[in-house]
Amino acid sequence: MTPTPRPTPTPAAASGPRRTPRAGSLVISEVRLTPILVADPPLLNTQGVHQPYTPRLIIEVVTADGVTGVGETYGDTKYLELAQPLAGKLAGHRITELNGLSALAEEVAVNAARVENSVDVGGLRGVQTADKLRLSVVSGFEVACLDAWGKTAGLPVHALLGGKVRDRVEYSAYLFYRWKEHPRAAGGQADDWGAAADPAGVVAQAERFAETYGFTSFKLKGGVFEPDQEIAAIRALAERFPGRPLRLDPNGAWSVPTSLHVATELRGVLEYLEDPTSGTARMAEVAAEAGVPLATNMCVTTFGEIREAFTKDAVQVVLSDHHYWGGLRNTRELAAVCRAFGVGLSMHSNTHLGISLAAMTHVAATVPNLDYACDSHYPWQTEDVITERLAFRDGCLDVTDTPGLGVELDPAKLAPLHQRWLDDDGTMRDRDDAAAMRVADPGWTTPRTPRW
Ligand SMILES: O=C([O-])C(=O)C[C@H](O)[C@@H](O)C(=O)[O-]
Ligand SMILES: [Mg+2]
Repeated sequence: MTPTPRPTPTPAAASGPRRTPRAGSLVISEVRLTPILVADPPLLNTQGVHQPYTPRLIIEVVTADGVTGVGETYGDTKYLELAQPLAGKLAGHRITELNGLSALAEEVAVNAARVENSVDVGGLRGVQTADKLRLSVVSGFEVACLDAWGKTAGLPVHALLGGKVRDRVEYSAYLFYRWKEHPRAAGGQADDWGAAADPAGVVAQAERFAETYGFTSFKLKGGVFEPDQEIAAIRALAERFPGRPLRLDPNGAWSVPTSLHVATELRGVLEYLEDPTSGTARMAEVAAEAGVPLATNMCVTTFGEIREAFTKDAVQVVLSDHHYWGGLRNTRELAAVCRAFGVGLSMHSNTHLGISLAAMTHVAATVPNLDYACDSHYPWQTEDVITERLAFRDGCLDVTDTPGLGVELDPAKLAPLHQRWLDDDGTMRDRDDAAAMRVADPGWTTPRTPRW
């Protein structure tokens, strides 16, 4: 992997013109950005395998009154390059001026080479654009401001979004084919999950998820093995967990005929088939014949992509993700558009920590038409930066009424993860699942699409 230019490595104080804060004010006096590397198991997807450590960015906004709000977003270099100048513009900004965050982000130039003709993580996050990069960065700042605002006002974040419509948010088990451990040359930390490379391994993983967390719906990350092997894994899950909602997501790895083959085989078994093929046109072709609802977090990831996808009836469910969509309030706007078009809403997840999980839960609690259990990678993330990990009960998280997000940053947990980022030679600072795969298989190249 080519080493990338390093951003300022230490937590950065906001700089730039300051307005004079007044007592009891909601004015931001300082912003701290802390890039970290978080342990990630060897989870497989169609691009390759997760790196032993994955980058995240922790954002703290501090008001003139000394109230600190926390947010979290992607931590790859291109996100840091945008977050740093944006942080510099925030001194004197009020934490309630959430709409103004996007305008400030637009003042920050995006390095075109980072986004032109590019897809993110080999396409797992859809097509990359400067706007999308900005939205992902803004999302972390928006959450931090909402947390600080909630703490100042004595209100939970869901109240600032209009109030919760449910007390618990349901999550699904996110099953992955995986290796027992990362190759020795890659480093990383072993866990006790063991390998999962066939239907029996997938079922065993699902059983542990069900027993430990109480999840009752299951999603398998596909696009790893021949489609028929993945069909067999879903059938094995259906047999072990009769009547439970099941999803399969190959991240766009299949052609239209292969997608239709899988849909036909799993009709009546799957709750939805997620991104079987890539691009709205191909999704529309599959949707017309599949007889299974199609979901996406790849071809509808921005407001600009909605019109074509919805008018072509290419997707029946959108997986929202407040990082992609620019924050919690934009997630609610997406929900309103989906409601208007009769399109279902679910929630996508990536390698996030407890701050983002709390944010997801607050917004999910406010959306009346969140029709499906949300995805979460959280059980795979054994490290966190908050004082107390969030705990799933019966597959759900309780919606807290504690002011702000209801989580507390633990500096003692943050510091070693930041030190790991500082010590890294650049190998892990940008997530690259194909590069991680090449450690085990030097001949591996990013698979062409469609792969099957
Ligand atoms: O639902 C999805 O498409 C994802 O969660 C994308 C992720 O990047 C997932 O594939 C992963 O982390 O391997
Ligand atoms: Mg997906």
